[in-house]
Formats: sequence, C-alpha cells, structure tokens
Amino acid sequence: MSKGVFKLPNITNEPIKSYAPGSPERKELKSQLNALRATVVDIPMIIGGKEVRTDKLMDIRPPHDHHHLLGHYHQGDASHVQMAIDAALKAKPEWEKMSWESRAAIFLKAADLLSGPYRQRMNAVTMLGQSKNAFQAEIDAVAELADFFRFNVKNMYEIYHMQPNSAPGIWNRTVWRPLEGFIFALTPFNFTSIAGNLPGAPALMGNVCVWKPSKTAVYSAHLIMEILKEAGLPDGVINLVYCSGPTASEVIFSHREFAGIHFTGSTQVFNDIWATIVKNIDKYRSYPRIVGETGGKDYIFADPTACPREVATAIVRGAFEYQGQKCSAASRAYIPSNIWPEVESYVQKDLAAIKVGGVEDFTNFVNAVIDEASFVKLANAIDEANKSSDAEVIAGGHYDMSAGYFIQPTVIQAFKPDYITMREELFGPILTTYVYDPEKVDETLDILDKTSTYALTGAIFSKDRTNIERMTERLTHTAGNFYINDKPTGAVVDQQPFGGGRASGTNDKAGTIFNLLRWVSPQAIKETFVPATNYMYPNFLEE
Ligand SMILES: NC(=O)c1ccc[n+]([C@@H]2O[C@H](COP(=O)([O-])OP(=O)(O)OC[C@H]3O[C@@H](n4cnc5c(N)ncnc54)[C@H](O)[C@@H]3O)[C@@H](O)[C@H]2O)c1
Ligand SMILES: N[C@@H](CCC=O)C(=O)O
Repeated sequence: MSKGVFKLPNITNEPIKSYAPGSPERKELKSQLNALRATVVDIPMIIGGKEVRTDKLMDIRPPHDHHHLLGHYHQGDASHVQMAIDAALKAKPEWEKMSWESRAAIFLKAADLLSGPYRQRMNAVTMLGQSKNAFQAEIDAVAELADFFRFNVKNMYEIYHMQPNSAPGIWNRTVWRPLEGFIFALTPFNFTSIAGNLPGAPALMGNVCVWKPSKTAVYSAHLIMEILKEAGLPDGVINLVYCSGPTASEVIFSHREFAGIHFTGSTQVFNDIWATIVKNIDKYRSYPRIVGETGGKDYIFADPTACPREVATAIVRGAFEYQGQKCSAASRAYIPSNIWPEVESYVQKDLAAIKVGGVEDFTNFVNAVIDEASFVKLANAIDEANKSSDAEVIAGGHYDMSAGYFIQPTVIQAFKPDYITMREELFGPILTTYVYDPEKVDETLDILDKTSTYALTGAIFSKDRTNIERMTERLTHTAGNFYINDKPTGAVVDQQPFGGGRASGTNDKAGTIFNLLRWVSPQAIKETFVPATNYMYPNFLEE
C-alpha cells in the first residue's frame, strides 16, 4: 500500500541510436546477430510463470533467409489457452492488490532493461525473426516499446489523479478498478512494440492477460516476456501462448470471465472477433471492452504547388521502409500531372539505388516480406497489374523467394482511381499512383475520400497555406493520423498518438490515457463524515 503521494521520475522519449559505421552500437548489434545465427533456440510458452513445452515444434526462420534455422517454438492447443486463463485468474487477486507504484516500477524497470542491457538482443531477434533492418528494429522494438512502457506509467499516474470535487462534509473519490475477469491480447507480426504494449497496457492498470502473438513474431514476444519477468512482473499476470488464432478464440470468447480484447491486426479478423463476441454476449459477466486497431490504405496527396523532391522522398520512405509492412505505410499516391514527371524521375532514381537483401548487411534498405503467404499475395498483385489495361508497373515488379521472400519495391500507375490496388490493403512494398489533372484538386480529394473503406494515415504536400487548410478540412475523416508535408509513417508515442477510424479500428490511441481508460472500470466512492440522523428534509416540515 502507498504511504505517500509519489512523484514519477522524469519521462521522455527513448533516444534513437544511429548504427552508423564505426559506432559501438553497430559493432554490438552485429555480434548479437552472429551469436543468434549460430544458435538454435528452443522457445516454450510461458503460463503461470512456467515454461510449457509440447511435442509439436514449429520452426523459426528469418524471412530473408528461410533455409536457415533460428530455432523452434512449442505450439500449444486449446488446453494451453485454458491453462493460461486459469493462471491469469489465479494471479488476479494479488496483482489487483499491488500498489500502483510497484506496478509502475515493474514497467519502468522493464523499459530500462530493454533500452539498456537487452537493447541489442531485442533488436537482433526482431531483425532476424521479422526481417527488419537495424534502424527499423531500433525505432520499433527498442524505442517505441520503451516509450509505451514509460508513457503508460505517466498516463496511469494522470488517470489516478483524475479525482472529483467534494462538497463540505464529504469526500468523493474515484477508484480506477481493473476489469473483472481477464484480457485477451491478440497481436500482429509487424511491430514488436505493439506486441508488447497490447498485454502491457492492461496489465499496468491491474489486469491479467492471455497473450497470443503472431506465429511470425514468437521470437521477439518471448524476449519481451523474459524482460518483464526480470523486471519483476509476477507469474500469471501475462500468459504467453502459441496456437492458431481460431483455437485461442474458441476458448476465450466463450469464457464467462472474458473481460476485453486488445487487438491489432487486419480488419477482417477484427470484424469476425466482434461478431463472435456479440453472438456470445449472454455468456459474459460484464460487457467486454473491444479495442482493435486494424488495416489501412494510407495515402499521399500532393497538390500542384508541392515540391517534387519532397514528395518523392516521402513516397520512398513512406511506402517502402519495412517493406511497406507498417499499417501506416503509404500505399496510394495522388500526384498532379504538372509535377508527376519530376516526382516519378526522383522515385525511379531512388529505387534504382535502393538495396534489397538480408538484415545482416546493414546497407540493405529493403528486406524480405514476412512469409510465403504474403509473398504470394504480393506477387499476384504485381502479375495482375502487368496483365491489366487499367494499370502499369512502372518501377520494380520483380520477386524471388528462392533464398528469402523478396519483393522488389514496386510502383504501379493506375489509370483508373478505383483500380484494385488503390482500394485494398496489400501490406507490402507496392505503391499505386494516380496522376490527376491539376485543375481537379477538389474532385480528386472526393475520390480519395470515397475510394477506400480505411482511415488510418494520410499525408498532404503543398506550398500553399490556403490549400493546406482546405485539404486538411476536406480530408478530416480520412485519417486518424494526418501529416502535412511529411510521410505518413513513424508516429512517436506521446507526440503523434496513433490510431484510425472507419475500417481502421476503434481509434483508442495506443500509449495515451484514452487507451488506458478502456482497461479500467471507475468506481465512485462518497464518504460522509457526519452521517444524517433524521430522515426528514426541511421542506416536509409544517409552516
Ligand atoms: N492500426 C494499427 O495500429 C495497426 C498496427 C499494426 C498492424 N496493423 C494491421 O495488422 C495487419 C498485419 O498484421 P497481421 O498480418 O499480423 O494481422 P492478422 O490479422 O493476420 O493477425 C493478427 C493476430 O490475429 C491472429 N489471427 C489471425 N487470424 C485469426 C482468426 N481467424 N481468429 C483469431 N485470431 C486470428 C493472428 O494469429 C495474430 O496473432 C495489417 O492489416 C495492418 O494494417 C494495424
Ligand atoms: N507507429 C507506426 C505504425 C505501426 C503500425 O504498424 C507508424 O506510425 O509508422
């Protein structure tokens, strides 16, 4: 129990290291990569703090080098999901009782372990397991995850300070109770930080969790658990299981104690989950909290005054960093014909210079896509564009999975604004451009608004302040994260709170109080110091 109203340590964004040639961090990271490549790891599930192994071993291989074996993980089944729920519910009473400052200390310590002694191991497992280059791993797996852990503590502190006023003679208080039951964290492959934040945020607020990571991000998920354990997270507060999504869903969504889902992933999976929860609503003790950040069809829109070099740089970084596998990645661009030849020539020049290959060679800007299923989907989209009279592949277009799942950064020019790759999320290094008549800015903004069901990120480029204001207003519902003269990726915790609307999610803004408020059920307490002793009020008295 707290005996003091404590101040938090100063909380700021984790500084990002450069990994420039000759830097100590580059040397240390390279030696971690070599060491991990020379080992075959065995990764168990973690349920109730115990390592759980099965006889079903699944390979872990780098997407950019799928002939190489990094290790195995132990695949569970429905019985392990049930074990995880039981372990979570067993840990719940003690965890709920733990003081806020101890919960805060665990997550602050985890952030310091991650950004300190574990930094290069975390980068290396993310690089090898998810095919991220050094810079992309650093901004995600270290900086953003440490930021989530630290800023969530700051936000919890602010929430706990949200207290009501009290009239004389009484004391009103708000107790920020965790939810009754357990939370299910269902996490995607593409961001180690998101994977750690989805169970981490509810746990910090006093909840217990079952966590099922993506099968292609088990390596980094396991390391997050190791760090949390070392930071002092009690056994059973977060339980890590590896099984198929439908297997986990079957057990979890029919459990009476299911209290909420913290999801990030594709829109269709989230829609199915929502429908299942609705179907099962009578089974639950309380109305479950449903938080999901989902897909995108993120855009860059340039007006006729935009600077071609700036637009081209935003396209190359926004569409192709991490192989376009950021939910925020630019995947459609609207460029007016007066600047298009110059924009295209800069993009072509940059793409000709970009190196594609494994993460071990730090000069590779683009690495592999996550797995064979994604590779096939992207290769098919390129083939379709090559066959279509409504589109033309104008850059890249090559793919090869003999050594790793490599898709060359590709630009498709669509001749119709509703060509399929202008509408549907592909989640890979493919950008589709539509060149419009500079006299038709307003009509093209309407087209942009109506072409896709998503509304996650978007960027406009212009040198004209009146246009900037007009476009910002016109596009207000098209993006939860909107950028003016910048690429649509790279949101930083506490600076550009992340999340989108429409089919892109519930927009609860990870890393903010809005998200944390979903994991508490406030209780209002009124305490009266001198209770009434007469039931009558004066108005009932006779004249
Ligand atoms: N909006 C955001 O903040 C944000 C951030 C990152 C990723 N994303 C989105 O995530 C997607 C890419 O990630 P992904 O490929 O890991 O997504 P995914 O939807 O395939 O998987 C997400 C999680 O759901 C599980 N899952 C898959 N099918 C399931 C099913 N039928 N039932 C239950 N669980 C199931 C997966 O095993 C994984 O753990 C993209 O659509 C991307 O836009 C969104
Ligand atoms: N926060 C990341 C997006 C995470 C989604 O995959 C960005 O803004 O680029």
